[in-house]
Amino acid sequence: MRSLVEGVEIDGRHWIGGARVGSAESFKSISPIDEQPIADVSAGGEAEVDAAVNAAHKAFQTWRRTSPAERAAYLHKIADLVEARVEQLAVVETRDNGSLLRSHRRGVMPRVAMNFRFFADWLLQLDHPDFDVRGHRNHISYDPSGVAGIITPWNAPLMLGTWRIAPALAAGCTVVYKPPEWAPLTASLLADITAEAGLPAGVFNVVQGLGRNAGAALTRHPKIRRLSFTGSVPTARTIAAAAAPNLVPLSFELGGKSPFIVFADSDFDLAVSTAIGQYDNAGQVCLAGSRILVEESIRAKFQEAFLEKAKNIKQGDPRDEIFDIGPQISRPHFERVAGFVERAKASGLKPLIGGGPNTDLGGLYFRPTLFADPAHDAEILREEVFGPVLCLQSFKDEAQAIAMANDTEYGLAAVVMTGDEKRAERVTREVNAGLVWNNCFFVRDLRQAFGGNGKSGIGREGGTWSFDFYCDVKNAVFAPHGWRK
Ligand SMILES: NC(=O)C1=CN([C@@H]2O[C@H](COP(=O)(O)OP(=O)(O)OC[C@H]3O[C@@H](n4cnc5c(N)ncnc54)[C@H](O)[C@@H]3O)[C@@H](O)[C@H]2O)C=CC1
Ligand SMILES: O=C(O)/C=C/C=C(\O)C(=O)O
Repeated sequence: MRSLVEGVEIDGRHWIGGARVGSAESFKSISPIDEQPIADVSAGGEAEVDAAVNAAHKAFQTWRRTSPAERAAYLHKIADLVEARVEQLAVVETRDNGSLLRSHRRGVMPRVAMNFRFFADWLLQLDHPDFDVRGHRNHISYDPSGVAGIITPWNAPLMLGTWRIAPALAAGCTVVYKPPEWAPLTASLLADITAEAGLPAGVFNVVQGLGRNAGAALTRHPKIRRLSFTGSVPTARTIAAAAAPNLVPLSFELGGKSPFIVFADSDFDLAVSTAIGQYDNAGQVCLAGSRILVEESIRAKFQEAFLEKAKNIKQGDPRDEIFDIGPQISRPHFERVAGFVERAKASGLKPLIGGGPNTDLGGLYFRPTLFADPAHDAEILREEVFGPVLCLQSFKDEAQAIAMANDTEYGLAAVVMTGDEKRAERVTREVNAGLVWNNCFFVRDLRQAFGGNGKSGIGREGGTWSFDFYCDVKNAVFAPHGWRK
């Protein structure tokens, strides 16, 4: 089952116990660029997941005893190989998920390498100094917990996958990874890379397939000790229920409907251009500030400037570096986005810009869309669209801005644009979000705590938070030599 994608050979079979393994069933990966099938991929289920978890479980017995320095060396080797193959990974990812090639080349694939490097280095300085407890030595260790099941989505497939895989491996867990079925190909290349890096068989496994088959089997497997999921809220609920009988700790990074708050005292041009950035990746970004809240006194001016800039967003083939945004990931997702927009229009809302497919381009290209002043309970204002669709509202003062920002069941991110540092601090304190960016967006570092509140997730990742999740933290007390009660 080999396919050539943009000149790169892809083996679409699973990667289990250090070998390629096929399945009776397969599926096609369809490129969002032209809706053409580009590769055949094995569709695993219960049996393949069981084989992968057993391989991972066996490998765990050795991997858990591998020294942190050795584990770190493997991760650095993987990072080296990712860096050497940035171009290959970038072209395959763009063909497979339709995100911009220029972003994959310059930002996303280097970040994939960074995911491995960062957690390798963090592992080596992970330390809780011993302390004295009434003459006894207290020692805290980060013990690897076992096999981690990792399931991630398609909007940044390799970056989001490795953001979970790298810390799990660093922590001494072995991994069974279920990539997204709408963009499964770079996971296969990652398996090749781990093999080339000499990672022992069974430490990293990939089971390709549909969420309801391979994904579901992974979440209920009794030998899984950690489940890490990035994706939508409905799937998270299903996974939590499947994991419950085994009492498996969960880490969830889910959706958002984040506020983008613009105060009249902000740097106006910066506010407008940062707001336009919320259409990046054709709106398929969990962190997107999709509710733009603007102070009444500058609303008209902001709206005019925003629309002017939005008109100039260049949409087209993501392989061409001149374009700013590409297509939606798949036909079902495109229809889902269109459904939100059609229902909003049917309710009486008129889009200020966009409002439908890009008919010049056809296919899966959906125009950047802005709705103004939806009703408080409007679906378009409350539900995550995960497409290039933003809502614009205004507020009269800081208290109302905060109330509107927090009027959501999500709590992933918030953007605050203001020229007043004290206000930035006040609003940051009050806003219900795991990540707050003041006068900026997506300023990212892997030492940060990353995750959401409410329906946006469970837990935090980054730095030691990742190790807290993947490890069984052990506290040990050592009595002094010859101690008698
Ligand atoms: N907070 C964060 O860091 C991020 C969150 N997301 C969220 O992801 C969502 C978009 O991704 P989608 O792929 O549409 O989400 P999804 O929930 O449909 O799928 C995500 C993954 O779950 C798998 N899956 C589906 N059903 C399953 C089941 N019953 N059991 C186990 N696995 C199953 C899929 O195969 C896929 O690999 C959005 O809600 C977005 O906000 C996306 C990126 C980052
Ligand atoms: O930086 C991260 O770890 C995650 C970022 C998530 C996105 O960029 C996304 O969902 O698009």
